[in-house]
Amino acid sequence: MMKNAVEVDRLRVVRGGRPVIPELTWSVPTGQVVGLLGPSGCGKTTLMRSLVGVQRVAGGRVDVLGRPAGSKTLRDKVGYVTQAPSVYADLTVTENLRYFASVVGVRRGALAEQVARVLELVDLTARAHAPVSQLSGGQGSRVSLAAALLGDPQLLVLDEPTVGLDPVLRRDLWHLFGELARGGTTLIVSSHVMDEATRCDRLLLMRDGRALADDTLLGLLERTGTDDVEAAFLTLVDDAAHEEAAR
Ligand SMILES: Nc1ncnc2c1ncn2[C@@H]1O[C@H](COP(=O)(O)OP(=O)(O)OP(=O)(O)O)[C@@H](O)[C@H]1O
Repeated sequence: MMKNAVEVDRLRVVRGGRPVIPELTWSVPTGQVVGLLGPSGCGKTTLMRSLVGVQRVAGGRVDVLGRPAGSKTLRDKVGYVTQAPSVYADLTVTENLRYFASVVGVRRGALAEQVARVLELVDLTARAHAPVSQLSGGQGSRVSLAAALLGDPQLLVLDEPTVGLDPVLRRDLWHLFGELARGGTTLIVSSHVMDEATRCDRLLLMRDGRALADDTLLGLLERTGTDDVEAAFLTLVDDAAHEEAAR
């Protein structure tokens, strides 16, 4: 098994004429749930877009599963769920999933079984035949997640997948992410809810396109002498400001 599912080396991204990721080096171990945390606008989505190969980059290298990000051979190995719904509102849940299954190359004979499997995973079996337009926001985003799970991807990149979900569903989804990781899938999950950090094996704390920390939760708390991620984040922001002032 590959040691790192993702290797980012001196990535630079410029958006709207501004360096939103000035220079980021980061790696993600295979089979872990890695949380991408940081305030709104810090560059989480931009980094995720770079991993799946849809972001124009100004410099550096991004390798995913041993291939340059965006390579054709990665298409059915990487699942990406954006913040905006990525399924068709006028089709039913099952119609959407059958369509996306064919896009990622699921065999015709395996379609029904694959669709049933992912519906079960995201707890939407009861709504299998409802048009997506009749679902709640949270249910709609779970259809997008189900679509990303088709074909057994090795890497899942999930942009704020738990936004707008009730606590029970949030807990169940984090449980699912843990299960998938134990099965060897690597998950990169962004959130601006700091308490979701406790669910992750590792964390990348970002601010202004830079890594404030890349560590386990325990390592982070020990290093900052704090007992929750929010306090750790604030300590790191203050430390960075002091360093900047001392320069
Ligand atoms: N299409 C765009 N054109 C120009 N600048 C952009 C564009 N999209 C995002 N940006 C800028 O890039 C920076 C990073 O945005 P990004 O969406 O990656 O942040 P984020 O951490 O994912 O935020 P959020 O948590 O709100 O989704 C922000 O300063 C944003 O203003």
